[in-house]
Amino acid sequence: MVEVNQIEVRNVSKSYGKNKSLDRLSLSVKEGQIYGLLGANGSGKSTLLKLLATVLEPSGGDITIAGFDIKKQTKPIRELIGYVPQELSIWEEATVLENAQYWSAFASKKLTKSALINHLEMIGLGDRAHDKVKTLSGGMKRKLNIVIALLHDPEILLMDEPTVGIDFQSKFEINQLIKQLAQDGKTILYTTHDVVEVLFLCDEIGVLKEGQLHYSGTLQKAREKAGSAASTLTDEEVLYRLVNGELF
Ligand SMILES: Nc1ncnc2c1ncn2[C@@H]1O[C@H](COP(=O)(O)OP(=O)(O)OP(=O)(O)O)[C@@H](O)[C@H]1O
Repeated sequence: MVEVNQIEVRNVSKSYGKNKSLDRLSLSVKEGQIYGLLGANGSGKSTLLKLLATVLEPSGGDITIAGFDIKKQTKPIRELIGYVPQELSIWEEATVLENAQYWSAFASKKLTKSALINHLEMIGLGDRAHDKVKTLSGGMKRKLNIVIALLHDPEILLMDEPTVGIDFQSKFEINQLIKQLAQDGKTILYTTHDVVEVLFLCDEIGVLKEGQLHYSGTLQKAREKAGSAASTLTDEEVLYRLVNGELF
């Protein structure tokens, strides 16, 4: 089977004024893959996701998503991607269902009320559909943020710390959902600081360091590259050292 790159980033830079957040970064994510983007605070993860989500424009370099050029073909790209931003993009004073209805209005394919309820049920929010968002827990709000990105059935999911600050049970449910979405053929690029989550979910990882790609590949390949330095380390330790730039 020919492996297709759904996300292709080539030599991409992004500056905010004089501050260079991404510096000639290249990486690719294959179709159906869960790719974990890791790195210290400020290393450029959210900036890269915003570029891919067409929220920001690169200062230089090229990006294609499913073969579409991010500079010239924004419309088809927006239909193909679902973006879960780090900041919650929901309206506290409206109900859960009203939020879903509001966001689904932007999709090219309209969803009925019962289809929206089905989506809410899939993520465990069915019984809260008529409650105001401000009455939900932090974890439930995160789930709503995720389900909103899924309403138009995107092929590619860009998730910026989707499980940050939520309880163990909700995190587990969201991770199961991410795994299921990948099994259904979706390509997922997401950021996290959670080592356990990375080991459970990711096919490949990319480590950013000061806006550059320090490593991209499987954990096994990182082990091989580190050689004897990694031979007695657990997977958690390999990952920890890799992200800290202490493995190689
Ligand atoms: N709107 C902005 N204006 C100016 N600088 C910015 C802006 N957004 C991000 N930056 C800077 O760009 C760099 C990368 O930030 P980014 O948010 O992409 O990092 P991150 O890896 O996602 O961090 P975190 O793990 O804390 O979410 C940082 O130095 C940050 O201060």
